Amino acid sequence: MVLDEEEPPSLVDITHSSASAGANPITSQLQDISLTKVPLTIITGYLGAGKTTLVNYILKEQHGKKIAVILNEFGDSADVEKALTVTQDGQESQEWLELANGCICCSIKDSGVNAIESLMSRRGTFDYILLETSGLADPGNLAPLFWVDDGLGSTIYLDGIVTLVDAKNILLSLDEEPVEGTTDAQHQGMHMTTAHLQVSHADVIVINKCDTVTPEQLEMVEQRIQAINGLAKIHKTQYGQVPRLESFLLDLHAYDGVDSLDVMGKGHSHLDPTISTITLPLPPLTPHHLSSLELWLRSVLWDSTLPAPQASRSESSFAIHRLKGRIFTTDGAVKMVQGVREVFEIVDLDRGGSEGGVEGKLVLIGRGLDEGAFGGSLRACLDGS
Ligand SMILES: Nc1nc2c(ncn2[C@@H]2O[C@H](COP(=O)(O)OP(=O)(O)OP(=O)(O)O)[C@@H](O)[C@H]2O)c(=O)[nH]1
Repeated sequence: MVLDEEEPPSLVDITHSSASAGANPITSQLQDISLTKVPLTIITGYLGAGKTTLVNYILKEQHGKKIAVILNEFGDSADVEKALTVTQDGQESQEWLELANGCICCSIKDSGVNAIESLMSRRGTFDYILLETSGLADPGNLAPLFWVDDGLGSTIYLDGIVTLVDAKNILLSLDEEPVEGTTDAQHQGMHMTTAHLQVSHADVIVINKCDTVTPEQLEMVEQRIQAINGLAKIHKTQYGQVPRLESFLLDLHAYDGVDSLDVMGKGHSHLDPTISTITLPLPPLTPHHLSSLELWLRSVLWDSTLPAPQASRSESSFAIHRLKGRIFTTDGAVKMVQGVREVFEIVDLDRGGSEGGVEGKLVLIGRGLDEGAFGGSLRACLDGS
């Protein structure tokens, strides 16, 4: 194993090799790098799903990237809050390891945002960050830290969330009783588990440990996963060996592009009563429609309230985890909608606009979603504007 917590890797003096560049072209290259945001991929997954195995596999592959890895307990919802305020007093340990393929692996065992700020002080020595969360992490709490433009988001951009699931145990994890005192308990009644949260927020789902199940069991796992998150790309692996890492796991641009909004597994929606994926078609929108759509999203995402005609629907009977959309305007522009929990943005898209046959739509992944009710509410909102 490359990253072994018991046996720390030997130290490499990265500072020296950067400094020795002096005032030459490499210096200006470093300055250029300092202006570029560094992509970050969150790797999450339930206890023992194979996160460390996948990270080690990525580090050993030839992909031409210098990757910094943050391994930590980061991501338990309470910890994120604490991490934003608590200063680290000597808890941080940094170990720099140079790998055969040119990766520079910095493992920071730390439970805070400070770890990432500290890492960023070494900018120029790596060009990609992998953040391996704890098995109990809720990625919906983490994503906005790197996605929004202020704070960490000014130096890092969130490239995507990869969720590992253990083919043998994922169905049990999805069906287990929520545990009191954890994130699960907040969602009691809807039978929400940490596994649901990790699957619903994923851009890519790696069904790992395929050697431990029969083809029939694997099929059931895949259908259940697709019923929850119909947008995520699914890869089935043993020991995390995902092929073509550069396009399947890294450089996904899942938060600054909406290339594919095809929802898979629509016929399986009965398989998971808690979380589902729904698609709402959007006609070309006028400027008035756009304002109405924004109001509709605020009501749905911020207040958990579906605007008329379903206004009688009780508050908080649903929750959106992930939202993606493509909007065409009547004047020919193309926009993208991205959302995680209550955070959302609508931005101009400079690609993907002119392909024939592509329609405007919103895709929502979340708890308690009813496609008919949401579609009716959205149509009524747009018709009224
Ligand atoms: N049979 C089998 N075992 C696997 C596979 N992938 C990983 N393992 C083993 O599963 C165990 C757990 O893997 P890890 O990579 O440590 O899992 P993790 O998600 O990082 O675990 P935590 O950090 O404890 O949550 C290890 O013993 C791995 O060797 C696989 O595809 N098949």
